[in-house]
Amino acid sequence: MRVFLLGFMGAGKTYWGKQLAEHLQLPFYDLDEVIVEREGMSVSDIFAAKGEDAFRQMEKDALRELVAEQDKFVISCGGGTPCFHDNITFMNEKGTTIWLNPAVETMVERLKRKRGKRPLLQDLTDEELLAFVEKKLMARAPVYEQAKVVITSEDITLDTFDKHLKDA
Ligand SMILES: Nc1ncnc2c1ncn2[C@@H]1O[C@H](COP(=O)(O)OP(=O)(O)OP(=O)(O)O)[C@@H](O)[C@H]1O
Ligand SMILES: O=C(O)C1=C[C@@H](O)[C@@H](O)[C@H](O)C1
Ligand SMILES: [Mg+2]
Repeated sequence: MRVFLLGFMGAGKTYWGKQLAEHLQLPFYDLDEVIVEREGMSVSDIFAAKGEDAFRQMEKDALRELVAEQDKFVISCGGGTPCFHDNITFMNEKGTTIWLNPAVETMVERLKRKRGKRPLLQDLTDEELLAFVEKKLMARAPVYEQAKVVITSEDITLDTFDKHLKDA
């Protein structure tokens, strides 16, 4: 089984991905981390030094390599992963995609911390953050919505994932 966790920055992909992988006894990969390790640079440094297009190419390549090599894993994607290079179609063909979509306010509260790690947010003030997240989420929603499973509730447990995965 291949599981891909999708969603906006701060949705909880990394947080839940680790727990879900352990629960399902599957290898866990955080796509951002895979790229950071390969490149020996932080995501912010990659954006600054090589540009977003280069990062999106690395993301596409890392995703396809992991899928080519393995058929059992949980991958926590980056927030933008499904929205570039038709990665959403690729992931839907190769496994179960889950969109984690908590309330915008919840994500914004989480994103006020550790903003420097997220290049798209690092120059925004707290006041600008909410408007940015709302706008970007609206633009990305048509892609995220293509996920096979959508989890909007915030009150979730590993049981929630089990139930959805059983039906997927
Ligand atoms: N359900 C939750 N309960 C409490 N804290 C949470 C929950 N989900 C996420 N968090 C916390 O919110 C922050 C952001 O979550 P996380 O890093 O998992 O987001 P992400 O979806 O991986 O974002 P990104 O796309 O930027 O990698 C983390 O500090 C995490 O510990
Ligand atoms: O939403 C996005 O476009 C991003 C989310 C992060 O996970 C990183 O992949 C990067 O900061 C870009
Ligand atoms: Mg993450």
